[in-house]
Amino acid sequence: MTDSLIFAVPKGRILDEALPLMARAGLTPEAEFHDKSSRKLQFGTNVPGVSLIRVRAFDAATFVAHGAADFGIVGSDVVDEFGYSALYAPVDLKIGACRLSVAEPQELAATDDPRGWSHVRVATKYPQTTSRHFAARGVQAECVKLNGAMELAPALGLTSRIVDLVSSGNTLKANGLVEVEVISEVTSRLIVARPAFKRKGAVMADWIARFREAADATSE
Ligand SMILES: Nc1ncnc2c1ncn2[C@@H]1O[C@H](COP(=O)(O)OP(=O)(O)OP(=O)(O)O)[C@@H](O)[C@H]1O
Ligand SMILES: O=P(O)(O)OC[C@H]1O[C@H](OP(=O)(O)OP(=O)(O)O)[C@H](O)[C@@H]1O
Repeated sequence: MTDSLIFAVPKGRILDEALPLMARAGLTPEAEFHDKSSRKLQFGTNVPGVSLIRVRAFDAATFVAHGAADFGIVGSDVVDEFGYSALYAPVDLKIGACRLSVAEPQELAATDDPRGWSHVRVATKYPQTTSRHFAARGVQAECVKLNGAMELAPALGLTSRIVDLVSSGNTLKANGLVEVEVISEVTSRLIVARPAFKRKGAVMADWIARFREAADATSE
């Protein structure tokens, strides 16, 4: 008999890379998942008893951490920010590569030395990770929480610096900002709810193995 399982995927930019990886792991959503006009949020898959929910990246972690979904995909940025002990992130899927960095206006960076900071005020979607990072080197961080478009904050006088995800660097460049410090390298992870792992150990172990193989095959 197949256990009933719910898989949480983020609807943002990871999805394009996640879907082929999921397919290699043997999990394909029903056709309606791709229908942009559909208002459904939970979808069937090719595997009987396994359904998909499509939610925001941070919410995927929340659903899994509370056992409302059994497993899912999120960036390591999200795993680190939540720091949920209930989340188990056993597989680096090697997709969604980017980094979490501190950035500031080009003019400020010309004379600034991050090693001399004792206090910083930053706009970020990642206040926990940011505070932890700066506290570890004795810098007090005052975080202003934003949910997007952090790059606007310095030009509009909200904060002089930001902490945000960077990959090509195009967004920073287009807004006159430069990266001055990398906090962490980010890739997407398979996440599993520890309670689900305890209750549905055999079937979860099988999915973890399938995703590990799919990730290894992708990176070869
Ligand atoms: N520039 C990028 N390059 C590669 N991966 C990224 C990049 N930006 C974000 N990611 C990864 O994709 C994940 C989702 O990012 P995205 O901004 O698409 O979130 P989202 O689901 O739209 O979230 P929300 O709707 O809550 O803003 C991030 O947590 C990160 O792991
Ligand atoms: O270095 P780049 O390649 O320019 O990528 C960086 C951008 O990507 C992410 O935003 P996203 O486009 O996902 O939109 P968001 O601001 O809505 O999160 C991130 O927040 C940066 O703004």
